[in-house]
Order: sequence, then C-alpha cells, then structure tokens
Amino acid sequence: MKILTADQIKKCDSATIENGISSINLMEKAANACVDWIQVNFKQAKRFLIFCGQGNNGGDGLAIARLLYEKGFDVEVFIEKNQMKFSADAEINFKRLKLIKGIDINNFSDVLIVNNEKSVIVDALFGYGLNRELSNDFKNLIEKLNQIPVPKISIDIPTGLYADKINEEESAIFKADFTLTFQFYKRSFLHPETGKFCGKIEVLDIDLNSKFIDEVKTDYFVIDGSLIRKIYKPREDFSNKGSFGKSILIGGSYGKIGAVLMSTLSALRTGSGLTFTMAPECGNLILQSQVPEAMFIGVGEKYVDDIEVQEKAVYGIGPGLGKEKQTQKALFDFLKSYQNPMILDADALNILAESQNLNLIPKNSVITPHPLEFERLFGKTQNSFDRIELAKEKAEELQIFIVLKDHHTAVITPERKVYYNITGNSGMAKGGSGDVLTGILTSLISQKYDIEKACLFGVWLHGKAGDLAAAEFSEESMLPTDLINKIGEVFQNLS
Ligand SMILES: NC(=O)C1=CN([C@@H]2O[C@H](COP(=O)(O)OP(=O)(O)OC[C@H]3O[C@@H](n4cnc5c(N)ncnc54)[C@H](OP(=O)(O)O)[C@@H]3O)[C@@H](O)[C@H]2O)[C@H](O)CC1
Ligand SMILES: [K+]
Repeated sequence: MKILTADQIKKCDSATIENGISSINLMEKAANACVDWIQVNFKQAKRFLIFCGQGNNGGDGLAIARLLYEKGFDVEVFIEKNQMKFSADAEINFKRLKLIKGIDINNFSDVLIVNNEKSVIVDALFGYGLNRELSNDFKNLIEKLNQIPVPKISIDIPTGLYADKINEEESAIFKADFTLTFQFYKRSFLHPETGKFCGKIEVLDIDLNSKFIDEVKTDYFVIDGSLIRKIYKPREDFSNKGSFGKSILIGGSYGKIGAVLMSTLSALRTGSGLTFTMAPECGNLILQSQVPEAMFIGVGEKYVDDIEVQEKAVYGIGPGLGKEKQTQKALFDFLKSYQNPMILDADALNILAESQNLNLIPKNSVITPHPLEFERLFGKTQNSFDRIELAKEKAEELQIFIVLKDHHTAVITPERKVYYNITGNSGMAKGGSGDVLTGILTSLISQKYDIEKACLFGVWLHGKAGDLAAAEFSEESMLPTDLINKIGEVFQNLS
C-alpha cells in the first residue's frame, strides 16, 4: 500500500471529486465509514464528546456527530464559537447539525472533567491540513483532553501530528486509543516518536480515485497482506531438498550459541532445503541435539576463527558471533573472497562498524541493524525520520538492502524505496528476535526469492508469527522460540 504525503492526499481528494463525487458527499462517506466502525467497536458507549476544528477534519466531526445521534447515541459537540470560520463543507455540516435539537453545541472552554466510563472523546480538530505548530489555546485544550480517562478516537490523524514529518518542538498532541484514518497510512503513524500517539490504527476505505493512486509516485509503502500474497511462492511438487536452497548460518561463541541456534531453526521453519550451522566446536553438541535437521560445521573452539566458502549457498552471518580478533579476521577474509549477496546481522555489523570498511559488503546484500547498530555503522541522526533518510542514502551508495529494525521495521532498497512493516508487537522486543529474522531472510533468499521480495516477505512473516505468539502467550511472556514455532501457522494461512 502506498503512503502519500499530505499534499498528495489533497490532490487525490481533488482527483476523486473531479471524477464525480461532490466534496460534501465525500465528507459524508468519510463520516459514515467512521460511524460504521464506531457502531461495531463502541457498542456500549453512551455519549460522544466530539471536538471539531474549522477545516474539513472538523467537518468530518460535525457529520459524525449528526450520524451518531441518528443512530441513537447521546452527542455533544465542542467548537470555538467565537472565532469559527468554517471551511465550505464544514459550514454545510454545521448548518445540518444545528437543525437537530438534541445535540448540545458547546465552546471548547466548556469542557468539564468527564468521568463517565461510557463516554468517548472524538478528536476532529485538525487532520492532514495541520501546517504549523498549535496555538497555546489548542495546546491547553489537548492537554486537558489527554487527562480525561475515557476512550479517545482521532479522526484521520491525532491532532497535533503532521502527516509526514516530525514535530519541530515539544508539542501538545492528542493521545488517541484509536485513529480512524482515511485510505492511507501516514508516515507519522509508523515512527516511534509520533506513532505512539495513534493507538490502534484503522484504515477506512473511502474509494479515493484509484487511477490517481496507481499513478502517483512515492518512495514510501506499507507492507500489507495483499503484497505478500503476490510475493509468496507455494512449494512446487516434484521437488527435492536441493530445490529449496542451501542456507548457512554463521555465528555463535561461548555463551551465545543460542543466537545462531535460533537463526538455524528459523531458516528450517521457513523452508530452507539444506541448512548448515557454522559455529565454534563448543556449540556442536547443543546444536546437534537441539536441531538435528541442521548440519554442523565446526570453525574454532570457543569462537568462529574461520569461515569456509561453499558453493551455491546463502550465508546469514552474525548472531552470537562475538568480536574476537580472530573472528574479525575471519569475517574480513571471507568478505574479501566472496562477493555474493548475504545477510549481515548483529556482531558482523558491529565488526564492520568498527573498521568502517563498509565497501566490503557485497552488492545486494541485506544488513539488519537495530537503531543503535545503524548509528554505529552510519553515524548519529536527530530522529527516526532523519535515520530513514540516511538509510536511503546509504542503501543507494552501497547498493544494499537495509532492514532497519524498530517497532515498525523498515526495508530500505538501493532504489531508495522505503517499506514499513505493520505486523509484529512489543513482545518481540526481546533478545533473540533479531536472530530469528536473520534465519528467515537467509532461508527465503536461499529459496531464490528475489532479494527485495525476500526482505518484505521476511519482515512481514516475522511480525505475523510474533502476533500469533503474542495471542497465545501474551506480549510479556512470548519468547523468540515461540515465534519460530508459529512460522508454520503463518504459511498455513497463506496457502
Ligand atoms: N481523502 C481524505 O482523506 C478526506 C479527508 N477529509 C478530511 O479533511 C481533512 C483535511 O482537511 P483540511 O481542511 O485540508 O485540513 P484540516 O481540517 O486539518 O485543517 C484546517 C485548516 O486549519 C489551518 N491550520 C493548519 N494548521 C493550523 C494551526 N496550527 N493552527 C490553526 N490553524 C491551522 C489550515 O488553514 P490555513 O489557511 O490557516 O493554513 C488548514 O487548512 C482530513 O484530515 C480529513 O479529516 C474529507 O472530509 C474527506 C476526504
Ligand atoms: K484529528
């Protein structure tokens, strides 16, 4: 799914309106989509307190107020009575609303502390039209609303957030439990500094102009289920273990054998035909007894001191590797003698960061840093938006894929495209989850998935398995090994 900027969404609205539907009817459609969702998800609510701005986001709020009232809910509307100059469509909705006797229209300043658990606050103050910092009056209002302990819904975007950039200063931002957004994810929903205000995101389809959407150019995408269904290749009949590639997971050191073990198991669970673990001898017994399906190649006693080059294999290097001098030498010797794409993770990245010899990374390889590893490799950035920009530069310069791990992991391609993943949960923020991802990616690439597609599929699959593990064990209790055991269920649901 494409992610558009606020400017592009505005153009998309205009294209939709030029194509037949009037702007007021488009607003009605948007409001109806919200009300349909609210009716299903807030059946028990009694009273909606709806805060409306003067633009079209406010217009949506005014229409939602009328429609909810017609469905039998109690509704109170809050506006800035003194300074209101509504947009044309908001004005029409305001007039429609005033015809209804049962809805109180209050001033922002009338907001009281509401302590009724059956009340819900709806934020329709600003949407994608926000183009400057909020005035103190709005800041005060939002701070007040954020204190009220009732469920909160934002229409399109939590007020105070921009659609596609980070706020310049410490701003007051409406803290939603749910964001009902129209047609597209906005970039700000997907970054940690801004996304934390959105709560659960529901994308509501309002039939915006599909020709415009198909043709509009963007570097930013969300990885959704329909994209994955196009990428997924069911296993062919009449095949053998040689048909599904050879994965070699390299890593492990004394005390960190578990990391490479989890990568190995993940590669197997993702369908790798032949799977090897290249690890120090101290891991032999552990690996052979825990993962009998994998073959063991001993390289060193307590840490990896050599990397064997094998034909027609895909290498995933780094989990639990450590940074011993000999390991560093083994990695550099290997990179100098082997130029095929590979997956580099964890200590393999830390070793490269220390040497700053990044040109040794073979073209089309995949690196999987978390934000701190990214910083060690490429330097500090001010925020996660800048980090993505730097990743675009580096992915192009080095001609590699960067899988930037975060709450919403992003895949950045050498063509500077950015794909955000929306599967996964905080239960995956535990040591070991990254090792699982390395195994999954190595396995998919060894099965001849195109590298970009393998990255998109891999991060999605990893998150989806994490969601299944969280559903069974809770985010707190789920382990990376539980996630590995759920990979199969994700494949079952795909086929
Ligand atoms: N396709 C869709 O997604 C649809 C979206 N709809 C809804 O429309 C809004 C966008 O509406 P818009 O009127 O463009 O913008 P806002 O309502 O967000 O803002 C209104 C105006 O407020 C001014 N502004 C901007 N920042 C501030 C600020 N900090 N303080 C005060 N005022 C501010 C700005 O106007 P200026 O002329 O002053 O620059 C804004 O234009 C979208 O989010 C959806 O909710 C449609 O209803 C259906 C289709
Ligand atoms: K809003």
